[in-house]
Amino acid sequence: MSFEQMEKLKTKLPEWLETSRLRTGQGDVAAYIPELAKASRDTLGIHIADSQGQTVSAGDCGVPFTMQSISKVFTLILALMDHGEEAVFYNVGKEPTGDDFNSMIKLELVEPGIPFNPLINAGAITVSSLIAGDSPEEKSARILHFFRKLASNERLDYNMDVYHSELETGDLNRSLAYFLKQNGVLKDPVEDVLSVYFRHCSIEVDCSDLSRMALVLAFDGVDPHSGEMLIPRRYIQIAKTFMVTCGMYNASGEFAIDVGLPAKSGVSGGIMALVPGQYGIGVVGPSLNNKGNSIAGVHLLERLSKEFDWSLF
Ligand SMILES: NC(=O)CC[C@H](N)C(=O)O
Repeated sequence: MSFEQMEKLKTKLPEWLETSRLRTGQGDVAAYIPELAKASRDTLGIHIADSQGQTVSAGDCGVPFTMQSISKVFTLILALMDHGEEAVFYNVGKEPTGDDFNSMIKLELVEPGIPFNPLINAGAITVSSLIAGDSPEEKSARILHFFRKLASNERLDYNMDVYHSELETGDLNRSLAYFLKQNGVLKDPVEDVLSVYFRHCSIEVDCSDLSRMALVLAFDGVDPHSGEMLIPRRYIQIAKTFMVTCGMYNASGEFAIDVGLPAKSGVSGGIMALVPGQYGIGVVGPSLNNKGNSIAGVHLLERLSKEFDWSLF
């Protein structure tokens, strides 16, 4: 972080965050997973990390939340590391859908019935089934181990209340999975695949964990703090491209225009974003807009991007 940028962030970030927090009343907390409805609508926090270990944070950055769809970026990377590009993209496509993240309409309409991309639910469920391991337990353990390494936090764990809440109410995801099984995309039993998927969605983090994971993406797969290469550069390239084209659901185009950074959001209100070669950013703001993204979180990232001219485009 340059000295001037750091100084400006330290003095201005709390004020910018409070301005964005005024937006929370215009959105709503996700309630289709009952446990997520317990989150406070006015929560807003951010944590920014750089390669030298400097950090800036503001607001409710210590509030824990589950990764939900943000986890899909890293399970995709793990599946690519397990099997390579060709095998993964035999089962899942590379295109945005223009539909909701849990929609199944294109699975029926478009041949050959594989999910459009790995960041919609159908795609991420397929990716979960591709994680190497002899049992759902082994697959989940490998995912958790990988996430802990990326976050440099051995204490990362599942929020079992959220996991059970989704397991009990996730019938739309269950329908998607049965459809995929019928199409021959899923090979394993549906409940086994879903247990892996729901588990990685329920991994609990805070903004600082998310910023550390994003930092590895920002530095092309190398953890800049340890110097360790954790992910091959090609897979980072693939993940970042999906983040730009599909990371913010059907608002990805708008986000690319207004913010211009690779990012991924989740229904718990988390957003992971990165400034390539510079910063990893973690945001939490459970009040969602009508596209399913954190309403205040997007507002804050837009402000930051404009203040520091961070857009890639
Ligand atoms: N958009 C999301 O964050 C969705 C993830 C959530 N676990 C689901 O499957 O519905």
